[in-house]
Amino acid sequence: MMEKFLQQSMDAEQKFYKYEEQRLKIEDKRREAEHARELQMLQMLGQMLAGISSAVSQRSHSRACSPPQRANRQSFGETINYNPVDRAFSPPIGISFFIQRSFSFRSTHSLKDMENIFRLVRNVIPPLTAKKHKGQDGRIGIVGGCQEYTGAPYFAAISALKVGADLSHVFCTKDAAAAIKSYSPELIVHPVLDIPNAVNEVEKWLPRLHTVVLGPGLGRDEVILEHAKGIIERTRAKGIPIIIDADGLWLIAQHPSIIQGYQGAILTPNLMEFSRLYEAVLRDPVDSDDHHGCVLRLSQALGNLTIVQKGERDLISDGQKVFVCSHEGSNRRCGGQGDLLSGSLGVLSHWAFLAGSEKTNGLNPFLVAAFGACSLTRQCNNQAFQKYGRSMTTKDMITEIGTAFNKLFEHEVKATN
Ligand SMILES: NC(=O)C1=CN([C@@H]2O[C@H](COP(=O)(O)OP(=O)(O)OC[C@H]3O[C@@H](n4cnc5c(N)ncnc54)[C@H](OP(=O)(O)O)[C@@H]3O)[C@@H](O)[C@H]2O)[C@@H](O)CC1
Ligand SMILES: Nc1ncnc2c1ncn2[C@@H]1O[C@H](COP(=O)(O)OP(=O)(O)OP(=O)(O)O)[C@@H](O)[C@H]1O
Repeated sequence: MMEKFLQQSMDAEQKFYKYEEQRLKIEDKRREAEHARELQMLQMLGQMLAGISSAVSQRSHSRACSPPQRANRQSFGETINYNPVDRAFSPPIGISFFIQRSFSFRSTHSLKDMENIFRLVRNVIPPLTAKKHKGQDGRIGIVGGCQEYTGAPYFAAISALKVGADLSHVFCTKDAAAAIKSYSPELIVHPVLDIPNAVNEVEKWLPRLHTVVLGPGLGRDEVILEHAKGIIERTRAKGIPIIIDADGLWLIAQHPSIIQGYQGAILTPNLMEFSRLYEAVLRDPVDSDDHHGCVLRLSQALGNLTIVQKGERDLISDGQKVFVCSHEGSNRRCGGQGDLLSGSLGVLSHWAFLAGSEKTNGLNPFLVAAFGACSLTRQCNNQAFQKYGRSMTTKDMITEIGTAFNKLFEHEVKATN
């Protein structure tokens, strides 16, 4: 009897230790995963910290920046006071950014700043709810696509959908339409850009669009560019945000007045497009030792519209501040990455515009949207490059949009009913 009892208690003890060992193993694994997550987070923050800085206009007076006027929308700009002595400036509400080329990883203050801008991007992302109907999270129009270039408008339009827009329209020439449709049944394609009443045809759709992205694959045909000019004018007249990229920037370099003073515009030049624009507007060559200053000056000269100068580091300015995005991408530079950026920016700028300055702590919402789109593009580039290396193409980056978006922005956005 006693022996049986002793045996039972030994068995129970062994079971207990076995169970405890398993529990500790699980706990260890959980801690390891948590630790790895923290490390990954810190690494990401470190990369981002190295990349973001802000600068403000060195003009003695500061200007208020106002968005395109739409019903129920309030002006998003606040006057930023720059103090040239301590090189810090007073932020509008609660955020403090410092003017430096990179942040020290050890500075907790900078860490907070970095977290803040990502938080602001998250703030403008609309929640997914059962109460919304198709179209409410974004109807984006891409103006571009001609015989030579069918990939660029496709990349922009599909990127807009994958970031979260509900509908993506492409306005292209007749001979580009079939190809673009064949790439994706998700796109709505209008073969109107080369018909005589192209501007009126596109204008019919403008009231249904939240943002227009003009330029990817537009080409440089005189007639098409003339139509594009008319479309920009009508979009501007309706106060609809417009992102101008690629050949659209070629057009702006010929006629800067079309866009001058329209703060609903975001221009996304690569280095070549930037110098073309800069020379056309400021009648001076770009100062290659002062990229920050050049981006500020171009934005100011065009009336404080938002400029995203793409490159090894993306410089984003509204003529008052310069944000630097050097989130880690890769060294692979295949064509079409800028199209992914402009399509994503189409959606993010709509969300930011809708959210207004209350959600961006008084910061120009377009700066927040541009920072979000640049980080996202670079994150897609990074993820796709890790998988495919040198064979990576823009299509591979587009496949990464969902996971890249989740990684950067989504963890605080919960689906609600
Ligand atoms: N699959 C498709 O359909 C795609 C179509 N696309 C569409 O093509 C159209 C024309 O766009 P684009 O950029 O090629 O035209 P453009 O301004 O004449 O540049 C030409 C010259 O500029 C230079 N250069 C370029 N980038 C530079 C940089 N970052 N930094 C410095 N220099 C740079 C370079 O000079 P090089 O290397 O020869 O010295 C190059 O020869 C446009 O509609 C676009 O949307 C693309 O979206 C791609 C995918
Ligand atoms: N040297 C670089 N290092 C890292 N990222 C870069 C570099 N150059 C550009 N990028 C990134 O690639 C994206 C597209 O920029 P790019 O200069 O290739 O535009 P683009 O020439 O207009 O593209 P497209 O081929 O679509 O016309 C941007 O998000 C930018 O951040």
